[in-house]
Amino acid sequence: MTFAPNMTERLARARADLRMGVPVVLLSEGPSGAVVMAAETTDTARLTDLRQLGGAPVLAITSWRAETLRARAYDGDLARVILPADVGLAWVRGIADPADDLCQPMKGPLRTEREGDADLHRAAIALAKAARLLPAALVLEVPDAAAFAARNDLTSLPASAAVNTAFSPLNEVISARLPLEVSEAGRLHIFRPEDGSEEHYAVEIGSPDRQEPVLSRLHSACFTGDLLGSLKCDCGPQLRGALAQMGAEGAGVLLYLNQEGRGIGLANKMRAYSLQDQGFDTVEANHRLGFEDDERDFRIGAAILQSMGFSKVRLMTNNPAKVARMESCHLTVTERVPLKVGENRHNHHYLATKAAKSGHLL
Ligand SMILES: Nc1nc2c(ncn2[C@@H]2O[C@H](COP(=O)(O)OP(=O)(O)OP(=O)(O)O)[C@@H](O)[C@H]2O)c(=O)[nH]1
Ligand SMILES: [Zn+2]
Repeated sequence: MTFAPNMTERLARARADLRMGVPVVLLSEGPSGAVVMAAETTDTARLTDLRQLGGAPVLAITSWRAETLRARAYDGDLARVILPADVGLAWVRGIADPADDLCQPMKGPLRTEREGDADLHRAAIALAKAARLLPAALVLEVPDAAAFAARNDLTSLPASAAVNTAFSPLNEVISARLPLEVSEAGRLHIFRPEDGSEEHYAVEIGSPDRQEPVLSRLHSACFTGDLLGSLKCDCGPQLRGALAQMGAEGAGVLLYLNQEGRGIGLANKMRAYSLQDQGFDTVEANHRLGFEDDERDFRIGAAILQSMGFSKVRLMTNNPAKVARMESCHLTVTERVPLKVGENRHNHHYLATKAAKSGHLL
């Protein structure tokens, strides 16, 4: 039946469901599977419903979060925290969200599962991350999972589809002339991924020769820095500095990638900022939330440049990892063009941390 959603479309539905607090069902090989609810968005009524199904619900968290909570992560990259019988939603949120870690340090001792495999739990965390929620999910295994999903009108999909997400192709929707302060010869291109995730933009300045290395910048969205003039980072000055240089040279491409907060989303970035106010640095804050320090997918940038006809770039960045990622995507980086602007007393420590921990060049 061609009207039925394919796997990619089901995945997009599952992300939307989790964001609204609607459970989804992940299927393993065979009849079993699990009901999954994002810790951040579930409510008391659904938690009660989950408990009434019987069995032993667990709260899946990443090993980063487990480390902070002193919980044993027997599954390597994640831990399955056993839900005590007498706890409610506040407990679940407290495990998922580090906001109150310092004022309420006694969250444990937490017991974690070591028997059985964690494939469903890994998929649940991947889905929560893809939904830009805290990476923590309630997981309850149920025997006839597909039937359970059908009975309750829940989105279901194989767990493997949530983990091994193939790179989604992007298509250009439209481009239009956009005169800019830095160059009247501006053009904005809109790219839409086929998997229903955020659109990304390319600002083309002038008419760059497709046979020559193009001056380019892969800029990750930073609402606070780009729009509000936040002094906590260097994003705004980098954005404007890159465009200014492209305008001065008469050609270039700036990709504006909607990977806010290094791919964790704006709400989680603000959680990270709140932790930074408690004394943690930018990398530690991501880890305490349960994220890697950088969750971006740079294949998106490479794919957009390639679809625009570019194969060689002069990349404006201080981040050597970006250069390596572009080259692994078969884009030749002929030159790394430093972009050192916007240092101030508020972001000095942030920039120093990126240099020390993420390999950024000062
Ligand atoms: N999670 C998190 N994201 C941040 C923080 N500060 C800025 N960001 C995000 O980081 C991204 C910019 O990344 P940067 O590391 O500054 O730059 P980069 O792109 O890796 O390297 P450059 O090309 O040299 O700028 C944007 O998506 C910002 O929203 C923070 O403290 N925590
Ligand atoms: Zn920023």
